[in-house]
Amino acid sequence: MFNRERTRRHMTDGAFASPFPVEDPVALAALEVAQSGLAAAVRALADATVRTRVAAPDLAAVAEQVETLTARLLAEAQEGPLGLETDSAGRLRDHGNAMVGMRNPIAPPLVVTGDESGSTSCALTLGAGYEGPPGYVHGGIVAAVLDQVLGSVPAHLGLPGMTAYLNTTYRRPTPLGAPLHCRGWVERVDGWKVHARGEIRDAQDLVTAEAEALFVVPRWAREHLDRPTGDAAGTAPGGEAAQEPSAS
Ligand SMILES: CCCCCCCCCCCCCCCC(=O)SCCNC(=O)CCNC(=O)[C@H](O)C(C)(C)COP(=O)(O)OP(=O)(O)OC[C@H]1O[C@@H](n2cnc3c(N)ncnc32)[C@H](O)[C@@H]1OP(=O)(O)O
Repeated sequence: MFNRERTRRHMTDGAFASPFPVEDPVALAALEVAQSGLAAAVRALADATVRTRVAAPDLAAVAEQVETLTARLLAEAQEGPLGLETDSAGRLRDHGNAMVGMRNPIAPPLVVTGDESGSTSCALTLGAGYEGPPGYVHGGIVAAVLDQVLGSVPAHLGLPGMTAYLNTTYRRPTPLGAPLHCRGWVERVDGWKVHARGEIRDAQDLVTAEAEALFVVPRWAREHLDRPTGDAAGTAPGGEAAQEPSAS
């Protein structure tokens, strides 16, 4: 089902080639533009909802309008979560993902890029809707960002795994409304297990949070993937020694 050679063509986003053909890629691409446009608009609505200072009658009027729009969308909707879908470029996508899902207004959305060495990276700014301590990002959101960016490390190695653990250390508060940069890198590959590390830095290049994590390809998914070629001695599948990227 998943083929690492085919996947390499799209390695910057870590997505796997889909085994399912797309009937009409042009129509699907147009639908995707509309879907991501709606998610962006609702994301902006959520941000405005947190920050608005308009009077109560206006709030009530807007709530009524939003309820009408919700009913319009639910006129044709699927029951459960989206799971994996094939996109117009023929790649498997998790459009409902809470961190990267292009159809999900809850997602920031993160745009994570990476390469076959297992290094991943993402620039982001989190707004008022992600607040924890006053003026700073909620610790659970910080962990979710690290989970996603570090979780993309095994995906870029062709070994998409689930988080077995994510140990997060909060060095200093992560500011809201300011540019942040999150990076992940492979520390060690041990068969179907990928050990990864990563960090978030603020605009002053100070580390606000760091994490080490283990991602495991679930047993039920292994038959669909190439056998891992890494070993337990700190070697990535590509054969290169795993290293922390230099700070920049
Ligand atoms: C697919 C296409 C995608 C396309 C799109 C691409 C983009 C892709 C980006 C993805 C980015 C996602 C980033 C968010 C990722 C989540 O949020 S995942 C959600 C949170 N995590 C979970 O829900 C996981 C829940 N846990 C489980 O499902 C299972 O425990 C696991 C982790 C899959 C392992 O279960 P299992 O497959 O039955 O394997 P099991 O035999 O228990 O363990 C295998 C090995 O791992 C070790 N292990 C397991 N757990 C632990 C642990 N906690 N500590 C230490 N060792 C452990 C075992 O000791 C064993 O070691 P060995 O004996 O082989 O040496």
